[in-house]
Amino acid sequence: MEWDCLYQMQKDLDKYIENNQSLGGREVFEEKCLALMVEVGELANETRCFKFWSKKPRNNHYRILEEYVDGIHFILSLGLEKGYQYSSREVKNPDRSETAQFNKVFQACTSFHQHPAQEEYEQLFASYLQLGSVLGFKEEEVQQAYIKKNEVNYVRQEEGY
Ligand SMILES: O=c1ccn([C@H]2C[C@H](O)[C@@H](COP(=O)(O)OP(=O)(O)OP(=O)(O)O)O2)c(=O)[nH]1
Repeated sequence: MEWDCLYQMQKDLDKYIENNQSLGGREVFEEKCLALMVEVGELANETRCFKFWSKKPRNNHYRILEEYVDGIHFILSLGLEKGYQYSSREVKNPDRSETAQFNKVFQACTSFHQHPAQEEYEQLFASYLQLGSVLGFKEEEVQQAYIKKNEVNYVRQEEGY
């Protein structure tokens, strides 16, 4: 997957949002860390993987993918905030349950929040890609879904969202 291209798209979107919301260079690292964790929670809710008390089925593949790429947006954006860029490498399916992998991602989010260094960033990104693999997403469809949501984010800003 071409992460370089996605970082550039994210940079443009972040700048557009910053201007549109008149942030004036305001520091939003804390907000983006929380936003990422909220997105991961929303994603877990769509899969319902942890709801051992319920028989209601999970949402469909595409709805879950849409939610997944919101997290990709915030992870790219956090990398741009701190000047880190994840470079492509092979992602191995971790052979963990969805629930176990969600917990790994949350752990990686809090580690990065507490110590926002390159190594923690790489681990955060890798754990999120592994989550994608556990959820059954192919790299190509993640990229396509990212591009689609990136466009939607511009439209939402234009609509005064
Ligand atoms: O600086 C930013 C801020 C936001 N986003 C993107 C990430 C994500 O794709 C979207 C926010 O998520 P969502 O669309 O779920 O927004 P929401 O406000 O949580 O939506 P809703 O009110 O529909 O739940 O905006 C960025 O890329 N950069």
